[in-house]
Amino acid sequence: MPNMSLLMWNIVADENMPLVKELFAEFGGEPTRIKRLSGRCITPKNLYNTDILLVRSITQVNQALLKGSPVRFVGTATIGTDHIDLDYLSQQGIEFSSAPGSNAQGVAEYVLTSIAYWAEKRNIDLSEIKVGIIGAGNVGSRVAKVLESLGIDYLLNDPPLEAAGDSRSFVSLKEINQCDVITCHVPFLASGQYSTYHLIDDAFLEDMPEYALIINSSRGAVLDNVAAYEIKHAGKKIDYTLDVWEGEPKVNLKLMEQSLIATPHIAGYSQEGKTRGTYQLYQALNQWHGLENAISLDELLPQAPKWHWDGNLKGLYQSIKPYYDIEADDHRMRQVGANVEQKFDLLRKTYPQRLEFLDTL
Ligand SMILES: NC(=O)C1=CN([C@@H]2O[C@H](COP(=O)(O)OP(=O)(O)OC[C@H]3O[C@@H](n4cnc5c(N)ncnc54)[C@H](O)[C@@H]3O)[C@@H](O)[C@H]2O)C=CC1
Ligand SMILES: O=C(O)C(=O)[C@H](O)COP(=O)(O)O
Repeated sequence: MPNMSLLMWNIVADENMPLVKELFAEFGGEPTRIKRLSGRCITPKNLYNTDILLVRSITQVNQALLKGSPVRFVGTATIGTDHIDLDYLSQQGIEFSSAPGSNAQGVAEYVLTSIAYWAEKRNIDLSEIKVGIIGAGNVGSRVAKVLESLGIDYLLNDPPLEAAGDSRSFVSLKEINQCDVITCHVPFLASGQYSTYHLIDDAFLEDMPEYALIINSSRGAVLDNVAAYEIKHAGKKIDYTLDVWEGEPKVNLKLMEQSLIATPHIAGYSQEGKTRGTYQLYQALNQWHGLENAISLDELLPQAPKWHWDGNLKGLYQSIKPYYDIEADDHRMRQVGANVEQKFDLLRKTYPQRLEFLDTL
């Protein structure tokens, strides 16, 4: 339980998190002090009097950052939590919240658009393909729902959910390996029974059929980036849509050049996804403090024009393009060329407004 006698909360928040002022300028009827910092530059010195720390995926939150600070609440406006030492937070009794599902729709739309683009480029009939979805949580399920609504076939792989008795039908990774499109939606798990480190490795790539597409919008190290480059360099006909990179902000430039679509970790960057991310932290903080939400999510969400599909899979990409131009995202990244490591954060910070176009929520 927080100290209710504390009159003014000190908040440090990532400078790229929207709506922080609107949602956190006042808390429990009292004003707060908010400091905005670049996510990669938050140091222990910045936190000496901080009660609440609000981050995104680029801030490593661990003992090295928090030791000796008064931080009592950590929130990340992201789905992934691999940048947070959850054991340390729990040992220290620090309250924690992430934003599960917040940007799942944005990622699903990124995946659909990638598939549509690939089909147009390679002259592929989408009614004849099978998409293999690895990880059937919030994002993977959303991708499945979108594909189903368009009549595109898919298979699901998720050993943890299967073991837990999820009633959907799952297949092995071996079976996924033979799909025409493989899309990864797993968390980054460095070790353990369900480790996802290099889940897509050289053996997996070797066994895949030619002319397949791999989409990675989960975490960079789920795909062995060196193996991916080498197998294509050696002549295998395979396509990549890559939003995440091993060792970001570093990017394997040769792999970027080979990719059909290359983007700087923006798959989930819809306006709505970012809004939901911050809002979920606001809800969590209110709940922790026993307060009602004074602001509703609906007040903050933009009204976006929705896409109407004519039922023709053949023209899918051209009909999506006015709503989401993934080639423009690819172009922004490619045009910085060899400077991509230096520009990676800037590309993300200055990402143009993107609205969700599918009515599948
Ligand atoms: N590129 C981007 O902008 C974004 C990337 N992400 C990434 O996507 C990941 C997935 O997001 P959600 O679906 O919301 O997470 P989630 O936690 O809802 O689902 C992840 C699923 O992966 C499954 N899984 C775990 N280990 C597995 C393994 N070895 N093989 C197959 N399945 C496994 C889990 O059982 C779970 O069902 C996040 O952890 C994050 O890293 C999420 C949002 C945006
Ligand atoms: O939610 C996640 O997980 C993500 O990967 C985020 O969408 C990444 O965005 P930032 O937190 O790095 O802005």
